[in-house]
Amino acid sequence: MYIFLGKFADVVVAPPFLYIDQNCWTGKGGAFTGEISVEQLKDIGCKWVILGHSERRYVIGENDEFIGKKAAYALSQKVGVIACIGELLEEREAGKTFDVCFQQLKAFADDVVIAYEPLWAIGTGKVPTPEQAQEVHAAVRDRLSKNVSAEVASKTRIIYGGSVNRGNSSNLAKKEDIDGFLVGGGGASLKGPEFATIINSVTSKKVAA
Ligand SMILES: O=C(CO)COP(=O)(O)O
Repeated sequence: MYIFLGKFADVVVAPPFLYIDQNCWTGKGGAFTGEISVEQLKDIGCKWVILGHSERRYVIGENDEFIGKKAAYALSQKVGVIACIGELLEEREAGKTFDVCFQQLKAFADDVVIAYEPLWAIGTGKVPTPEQAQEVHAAVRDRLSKNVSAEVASKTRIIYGGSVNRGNSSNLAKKEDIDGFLVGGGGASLKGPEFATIINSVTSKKVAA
């Protein structure tokens, strides 16, 4: 199960495939055995889809073009898109974090929620410092401002994902450009009190703002 928390404490539950998929096909339904169309997601009341997750990119082999088609179609059908971007450890170490994230960002339109998920932090217990995460979030927002508009940049929710837990969510949430979290099903999203603490770290930020 994955759960995303938005700036205004929208809570989106994205359970595994059998219960509601977090993925969708690139266009209107058709003969694509094993895939789930946006129409089918809507049919069961699904309002969001997670696209571009690193597991889809690196395990299944989806590329930016394919992910971009999915995102465009989902948005055209009024299904919200949580668009994942993030670098590999070796890309970070080579100083390519921004390049990778900006490249992945190109696949998405301007009305998505962006989830920055460095691959080295997903399910590993390793978390960027709040400053490291903020640096990428701020760069992504700046990129949106330059390439789309200042208005879009300020209204886009940029959430962080990768080993978020009750111990680190509050310091991450305090950073200006971290608007919420994508919390994995390996741990924190399945533990009620821990999950509530993570939600509260986002809502307290809003109250304090
Ligand atoms: O994106 C995520 C899972 O796919 C984040 O997972 P974790 O919170 O378990 O690191």
